[in-house]
Amino acid sequence: MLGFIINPASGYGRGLTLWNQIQRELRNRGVNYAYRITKQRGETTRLTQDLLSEHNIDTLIAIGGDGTIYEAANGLYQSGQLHNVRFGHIPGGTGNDFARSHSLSSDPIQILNFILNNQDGGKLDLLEVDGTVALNCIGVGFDAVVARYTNEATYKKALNNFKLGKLSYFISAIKAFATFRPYSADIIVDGKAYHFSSVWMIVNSNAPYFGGAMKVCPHAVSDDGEVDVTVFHCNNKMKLISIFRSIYSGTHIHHPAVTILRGKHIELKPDSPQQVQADGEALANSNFEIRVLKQALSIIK
Ligand SMILES: Nc1ncnc2c1ncn2[C@@H]1O[C@H](COP(=O)(O)OP(=O)(O)OP(=O)(O)O)[C@@H](O)[C@H]1O
Repeated sequence: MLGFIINPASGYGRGLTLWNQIQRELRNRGVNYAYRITKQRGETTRLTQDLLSEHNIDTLIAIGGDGTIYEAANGLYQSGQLHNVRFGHIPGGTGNDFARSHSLSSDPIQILNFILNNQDGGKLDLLEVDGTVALNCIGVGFDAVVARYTNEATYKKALNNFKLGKLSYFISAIKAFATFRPYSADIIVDGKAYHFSSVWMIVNSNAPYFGGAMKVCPHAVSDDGEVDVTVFHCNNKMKLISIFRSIYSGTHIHHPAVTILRGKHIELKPDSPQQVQADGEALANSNFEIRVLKQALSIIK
């Protein structure tokens, strides 16, 4: 049976609009389905677990943004059903970086058709950290501050009304830029230790995009069993501005203040507590290990 988990508030109401459209289509076609609609922040993981335990779900579809798929994938992971449930996504968020990285259709009915036709989208790695999993990325430092500002921002709502929601990440970045203090960190990649000072952010990527269309890690591959670690280390703010400007095109990776490491097992040890984001949602602990769960998630696209 199909199971839907819907964040009606994603994209400031786009999630609900999409669900109404999908539900009409399911009824017209006589498709059997179960669903849960979230009522507040932070309950998607639990509702996904409820949905999976109460129904015989073989395909789980998350309607919402990157935060919704992160929480839904964690519900699936924590229910222990990763191996027998396929995962679909109808993008209805603001940034929709997962959809961009995986070239998902922007037409919800086309995605529904893929789902009903059992289209195989292959398997994706997941990044396991502290008992949770991320699909896109785990970032430490500046990007996590930007994510927090954006999640809490009133300007995100205003910009969404004009279909300019992605700009909210840019505004948050300017705000964070004024106050953020760089840190030092040890990074251990598959047992090999590296030390960086003047670190702005460490982005552990499973896919190219984050932060609303920033191509932070252009060469990240989602099914290779490895995570790409992009370290931004720079003690000159003016230089950093020019690096950040080139993130949208992905050309920042050629700058000497950007180092990319790659491996299966990453340990991060910042010298001071830092904010951390997983797929744009806040994580509590900034001193952690990431393990790649190779090709753990079957997706439809
Ligand atoms: N009913 C709800 N009301 C308010 N917030 C909710 C509700 N359901 C889920 N949330 C929270 O909304 C947050 C953001 O959701 P999501 O990321 O899907 O949308 P978005 O922020 O518009 O898109 P994106 O992350 O792609 O920019 C998540 O932290 C989630 O917990």
